[in-house]
Amino acid sequence: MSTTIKEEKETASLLDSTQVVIKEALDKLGYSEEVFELLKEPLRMLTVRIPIKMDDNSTKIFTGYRAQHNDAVGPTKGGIRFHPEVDEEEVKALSMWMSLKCGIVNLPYGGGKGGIICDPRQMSIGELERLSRGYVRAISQIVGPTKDIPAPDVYTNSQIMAWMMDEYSRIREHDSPGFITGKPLVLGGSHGREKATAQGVTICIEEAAKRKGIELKGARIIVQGFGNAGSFLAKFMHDAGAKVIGISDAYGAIYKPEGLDIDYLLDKRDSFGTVTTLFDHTITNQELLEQDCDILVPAAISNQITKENAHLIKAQIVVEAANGPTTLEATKILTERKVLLVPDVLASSGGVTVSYFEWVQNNQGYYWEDEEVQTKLKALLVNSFNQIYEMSETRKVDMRLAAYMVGVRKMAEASIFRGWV
Ligand SMILES: NC(=O)C1=CN([C@@H]2O[C@H](COP(=O)(O)OP(=O)(O)OC[C@H]3O[C@@H](n4cnc5c(N)ncnc54)[C@H](O)[C@@H]3O)[C@@H](O)[C@H]2O)C=CC1
Ligand SMILES: O=C(O)CCC(=O)C(=O)O
Repeated sequence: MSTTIKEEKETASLLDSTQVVIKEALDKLGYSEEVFELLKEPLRMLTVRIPIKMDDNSTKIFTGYRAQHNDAVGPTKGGIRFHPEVDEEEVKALSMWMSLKCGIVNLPYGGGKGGIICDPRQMSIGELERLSRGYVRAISQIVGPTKDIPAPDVYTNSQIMAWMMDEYSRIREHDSPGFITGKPLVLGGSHGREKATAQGVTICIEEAAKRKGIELKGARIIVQGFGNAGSFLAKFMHDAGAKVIGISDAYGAIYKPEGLDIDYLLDKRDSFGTVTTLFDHTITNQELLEQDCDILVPAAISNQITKENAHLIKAQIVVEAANGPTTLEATKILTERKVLLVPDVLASSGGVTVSYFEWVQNNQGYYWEDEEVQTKLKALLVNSFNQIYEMSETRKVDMRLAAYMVGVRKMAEASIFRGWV
């Protein structure tokens, strides 16, 4: 695919730009146009309307989605986000990225993703529970331990997974821990799932730092987002001797070149990953991204590094903990500037990897120690990083395209063997 198409796509939706890179990856690997036609959109997309009784006795109708990209390899898998800006296109793109992540780490899954348009920060616990249960009732026909297995994502957590698992188990009239992952430990959750995404990002940072000859001890790190992915990551980096000099949340950012007190911030943040509201002197999220640092980790939302600010990024390494934080045009600019960009479909695959471990443990009814989870996660991610880095070097393509080439192969082969194309 020509550079011109990429350039035209700067303002494109997440779905359009995902299709551009999938097409490019399939072309490079020699797959036919039919394979692209099959993989360019999810196989299934369900839109549901969920009536919920609110605390003031009114009824509010929420819109939710579940996308299932491709189930040639196995059941689909992916998180559910509760966010006011969720939309159909985003959920579709997110399900496609899940397929790529599962391909990259070689998990026996295709990709799925769900979302509900809502703002959980404005809802009571009771309203959130009713919404979580209502969503499961609405999508129950197309999900299940051997069909499509949800998990947490933005503004959802282990409590929400617990309500969803309970609702699904009631519908099916038997306990179904394998229906959903990211559950509390006492309900069949796995050791290590809560910190898994950040653990995966940490492994990618370690590998990228080696390639760039950067010593992690003393390296200056900026993390955008202080939720599940961002806050654990800041802690891991801090404990590894790196200097976390900036963090942010939805309301702003704090930056301190001498290094932030991460333990204090962790203690003060709320359950939605908000902490900057406690500070008088904040900067914007956009300003934070442009500060001088060695390693930058966007760990919040999509479309944060664009052609407008990619020239201003000072970091030598950008590791995408969030899904879709860098546009295609910005990817090109960073790559030309020799910034090592570790793409989302690799960097954030630690979460789904430990979710897979959780599902395996639920299926066998035998539970592993944390150490076993850590060892297995590290082995898989180091191997995936190496494969993608090597693909990028040998095929002379950027790390995102290399990751798509590695991630799409198994799904394409499985679809062909099944006779779908
Ligand atoms: N939780 C998981 O297991 C995984 C999460 N991810 C991705 O990581 C990213 C963060 O997810 P989580 O940490 O789980 O979510 P979370 O809900 O725990 O935290 C989200 C963080 O982003 C901040 N945020 C929200 N809107 C923002 C905005 N407009 N500008 C700046 N910051 C904003 C919030 O204040 C919060 O600090 C998302 O892109 C998600 O898809 C990827 C793989 C797995
Ligand atoms: O843990 C999972 O199954 C999915 C995590 C997820 O939604 C993601 O990687 O974006």
